[in-house]
Amino acid sequence: IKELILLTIIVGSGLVSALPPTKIGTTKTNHGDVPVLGKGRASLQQVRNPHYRFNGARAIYRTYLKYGVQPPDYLIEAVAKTDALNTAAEGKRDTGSAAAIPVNPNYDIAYVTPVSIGTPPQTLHLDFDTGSSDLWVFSSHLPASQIRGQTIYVPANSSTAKLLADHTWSITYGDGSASRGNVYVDNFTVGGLTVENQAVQCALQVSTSFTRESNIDGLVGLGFSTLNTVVPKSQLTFFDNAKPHMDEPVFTADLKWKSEGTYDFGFIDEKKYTGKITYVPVNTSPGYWTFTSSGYAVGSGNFSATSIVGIADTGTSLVYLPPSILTAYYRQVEGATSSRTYGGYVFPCNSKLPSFTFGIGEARITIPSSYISYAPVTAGSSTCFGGLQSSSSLGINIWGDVALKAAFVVFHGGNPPTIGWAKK
Ligand SMILES: CNCc1ccc(Oc2cccnc2)o1
Repeated sequence: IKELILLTIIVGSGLVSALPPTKIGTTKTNHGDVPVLGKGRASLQQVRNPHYRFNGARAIYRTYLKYGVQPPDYLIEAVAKTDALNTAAEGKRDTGSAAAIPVNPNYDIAYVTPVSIGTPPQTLHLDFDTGSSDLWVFSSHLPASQIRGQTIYVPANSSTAKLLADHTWSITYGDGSASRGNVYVDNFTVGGLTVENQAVQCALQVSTSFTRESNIDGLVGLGFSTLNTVVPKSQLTFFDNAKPHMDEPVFTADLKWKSEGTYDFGFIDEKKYTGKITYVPVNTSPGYWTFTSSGYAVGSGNFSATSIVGIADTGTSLVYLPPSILTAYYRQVEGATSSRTYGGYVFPCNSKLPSFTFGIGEARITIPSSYISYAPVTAGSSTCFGGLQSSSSLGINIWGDVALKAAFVVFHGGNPPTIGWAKK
């Protein structure tokens, strides 16, 4: 039996492949063409099985079974232990990739991503927001008057939905919009990556600006879970729940100007950026992806080295920076003024705009001028609203979509978290 065991181990390991035979002809089989070496003879080419995981104990175990010998207990345990070790060594495997679609074809007001919730899956389009940490959806608990075209999540139609009894939530965003409701847990899938028992916060009430956004069915908070508003027990974000199953504890944002980009989870796609990714530290205390930019330049002007503490916020459309930087920028724009009527810097839509560059350590990210001529103040107006605005009334600097779509951004949830920026 010893020799047989040895032979079984060697061949079973898939380490050996038959030498390629001299081919005379081929005959068709359901495994493709098989070379024929004359009447009644055939030669089969072995190929490596990429999924084969060598397990010596299992090879020996199979030999015992092959000869009808009861394998001893120690061998059965050895097989199980080796399999477990192989799985651990292989690392985690979960990754996901999903589209980030502008909600409006003309202006990048926000981006939505298709997700599946529950059993059978209900598909909603949600705004992935690194500036907040609640995952909430338009739901069957909303009054019809507050729904205008949104797709709602109906927990009653999901066999895997479970009410989180006596839990509620209520949130207000920087732009004054708000929502509140109750909480279920259910299966939640983004781009093929599933989290079971994800907290899905169901809206019982939304503010008018959400009702008016008919293409946004809710938000997926990707900030730090410390910001989650569920009481009495706060809930984890999708990212925090998914991280332990991921190859790498990361997600990346590749947002695009007036076109569809992607959010990737668990891996960094080298094809999505050029040059290198520059990582800088993140201060997680505020609960946002807070980092320090190393300065800025207006158009082709000199780079001004100055620390700008701000947050990377995929859920905010524009960039909000200190007034001094805004003055330096808009002084270069013919006819630009800070308008009380429109609540920010406006300029004639045909004005020539400089680009805007910001520093990430020694690296530089340039926002093209086309991203900064954001939108007419009202439909058809010849006065345009700027993509760069003042942060003085917010008390926080925000690198929103106008900046993010100029880069490939890595939100690295390691210990400690960091944020990476690359050109693309
Ligand atoms: C535009 N108001 C409604 C609305 C759509 C998406 C969001 O969410 C936001 C708003 C501001 C900052 N972060 C997330 O609000």
